[in-house]
Amino acid sequence: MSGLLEHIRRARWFGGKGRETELLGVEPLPWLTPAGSWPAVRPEIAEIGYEDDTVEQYQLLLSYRPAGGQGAGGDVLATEEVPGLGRVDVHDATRDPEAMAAVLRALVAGRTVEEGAASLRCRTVPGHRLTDDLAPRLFGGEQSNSSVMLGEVAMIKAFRRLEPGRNLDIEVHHALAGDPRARAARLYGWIEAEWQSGSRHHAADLAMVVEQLHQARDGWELALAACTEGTDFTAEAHALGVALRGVHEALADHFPTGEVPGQTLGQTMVRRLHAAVREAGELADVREELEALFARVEPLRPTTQRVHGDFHLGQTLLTSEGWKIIDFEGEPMKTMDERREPDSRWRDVAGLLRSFDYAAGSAAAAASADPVGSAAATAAQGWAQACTDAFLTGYSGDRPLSAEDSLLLQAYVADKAVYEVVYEVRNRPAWVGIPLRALERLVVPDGDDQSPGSHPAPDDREDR
Ligand SMILES: Nc1ncnc2c1ncn2[C@@H]1O[C@H](COP(=O)(O)OP(=O)(O)O)[C@@H](O)[C@H]1O
Ligand SMILES: O=P(O)(O)O[C@H]1O[C@H](CO)[C@@H](O[C@H]2O[C@H](CO)[C@@H](O)[C@H](O)[C@H]2O)[C@H](O)[C@H]1O
Repeated sequence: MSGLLEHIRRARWFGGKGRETELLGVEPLPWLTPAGSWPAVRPEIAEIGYEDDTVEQYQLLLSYRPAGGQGAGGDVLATEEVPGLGRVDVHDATRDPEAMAAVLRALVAGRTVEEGAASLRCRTVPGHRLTDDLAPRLFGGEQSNSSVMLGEVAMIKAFRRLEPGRNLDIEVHHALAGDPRARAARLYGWIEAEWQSGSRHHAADLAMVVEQLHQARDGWELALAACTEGTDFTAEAHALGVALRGVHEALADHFPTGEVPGQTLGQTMVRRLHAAVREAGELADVREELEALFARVEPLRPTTQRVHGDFHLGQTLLTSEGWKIIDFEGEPMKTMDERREPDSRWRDVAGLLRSFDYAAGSAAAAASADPVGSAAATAAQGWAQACTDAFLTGYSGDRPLSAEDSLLLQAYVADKAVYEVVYEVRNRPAWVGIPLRALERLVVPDGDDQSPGSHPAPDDREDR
């Protein structure tokens, strides 16, 4: 088990980094592969316990090969005796193309396996384009989950941190299928499971298969390169604003809409801030100003709907058919109930504005050791402001934002940056300065420019 815990702790997709963790147990699910075939592949559920007694479940999609297989299957996570298999090396199946080919065969066959209280069901949707012969291609861009390309046709994403019930990404892709405004990949299938651990019964989705988007260039990489080179990105930013508007309209038509009392919203943001300050002490310097900002949304009554929830440039792909949007799972650090909750559209708009600022912060950091005062930083901030303006123009159809919308947007930008500080402390400490500096800019005293995404000149900042 210690090899598996190390594997989990090191993985990019593990959300519990920086916390005391214990591997409470590993629950094997039924085999996805027929008896006697190699590699043998099955999902296993690792229960991770934290010092505050919370427990998270992570999927390990594992492949088993006879021990001493000389490198086949990628890194060996452990070597052990498994009933029915003998002495075997254990691998991460998402790093083992032959194992993923076996998963694909199970999907195409619509394999269903039941063993006692545990079951696995592979589902496909009518019109899917999956065939046994698609060659799995390991995909390096691992983030919260693990993705593998299937030929030129599809992509399978194995979910890592499991949540009970229907996975949000599957739910949204399913609902938006065929809606031209959605700009999402078509859903081809998924794998769902049920199992028992102790006296508790669990049901969760383990993987999703979607259409592979072609000539897909990652929005974050495009924007970062443009900012680094000082290339104009406003046409792309404008088009992305138009695209997000369409996605929001489609989501509003396919999921319930409503309203949230401003008081609830403001208090939720304050609660998130207080939890974040406990984890990232650096936030204490801006706490009071942020509390005041969140209090200002209390008199409002924002409309709500299903939103993307964690919208940033890394969730956008520029394809031959324009912008496409991926990963509708919401913020990985929120609970499933929080993520399913209708929210204001401004959450997504704010997410993208933060992303332009991240591109500027990242480009400036690469160009100069001084992330604030250098010419590179000033140029990068000018680039981000131009993108912000173009994106907002595209999103709003060239209409100026009302005072209420501007305030909401500002609060969501702050809320997102607070979230990012915690995300970076846990995952990429060297990046934490980017959201922290954004928050410092945001809370400048009255009279200074506080509009979302605005970047005061470095001289102004030194005056404070
Ligand atoms: N349908 C798709 N076609 C091609 N590439 C995709 C597709 N969906 C996602 N990707 C690529 O996979 C990467 C990870 O996808 P994402 O859904 O963001 O995963 P995660 O849940 O791990 O954050 C993206 O950055 C993108 O480059
Ligand atoms: O894509 P995920 O759902 O895993 O999102 C998480 O990781 C993101 C980083 O990959 C993180 O995004 C932050 O960094 C981005 C640059 O790498 C930047 O474009 C985003 O604006 C910024 O929020 C995201 O917050 C986190 O949930």
